[in-house]
Amino acid sequence: MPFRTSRPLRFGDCDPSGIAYFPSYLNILVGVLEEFFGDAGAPWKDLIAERRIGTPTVRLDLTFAHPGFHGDTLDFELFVRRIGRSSLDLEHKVSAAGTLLWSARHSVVATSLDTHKSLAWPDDLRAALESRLET
Ligand SMILES: CC(C)(COP(=O)(O)OP(=O)(O)OC[C@H]1O[C@@H](n2cnc3c(N)ncnc32)[C@H](O)[C@@H]1OP(=O)(O)O)[C@@H](O)C(=O)NCCC(=O)NCCSC(=O)c1ccc(O)cc1
Repeated sequence: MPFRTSRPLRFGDCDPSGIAYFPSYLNILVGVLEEFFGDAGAPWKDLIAERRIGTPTVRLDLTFAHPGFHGDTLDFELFVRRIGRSSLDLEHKVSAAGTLLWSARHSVVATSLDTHKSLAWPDDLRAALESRLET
């Protein structure tokens, strides 16, 4: 089962004609990723401030299928596709009223916020991610 959540497409996310401005999608996507980690038992506030673990993006491959418009509700589906030593491959599907607007292949890496080098997913986080892995 993918992780699912929704976000409204606000006035400030769109151009003057009301079409979604794609850089805004990325900001919204980061919030969805943060919500996913919180749901997996690893709120970013704790991960960053207490455990000194970051999850920077190393790859983001976006495909846009249909425009989004001011007032749409964006329905996000986040699929865990692969868990590496320190990497995590995700797929996002974003729809409005049942129509796919855009999708993304997304890789993030667990890093030490002290050395800025990759680190193996801690056991608790790996277990939480594995429980969400799509087979
Ligand atoms: C993440 C890195 C430190 C990893 O470098 P290294 O420590 O030398 O490790 P490696 O090169 O061995 O790679 C580690 C893993 O990442 C994987 N990797 C590295 N690059 C890639 C790409 N481009 N695609 C897919 N996978 C990758 C690699 O295959 C390794 O996988 P595992 O086998 O699962 O461990 C380095 O690539 C880096 O700094 N990249 C820049 C990241 C960046 O600036 N992103 C831009 C946005 S910042 C951001 O999103 C963010 C910052 C802070 C936060 O708290 C949250 C988010």
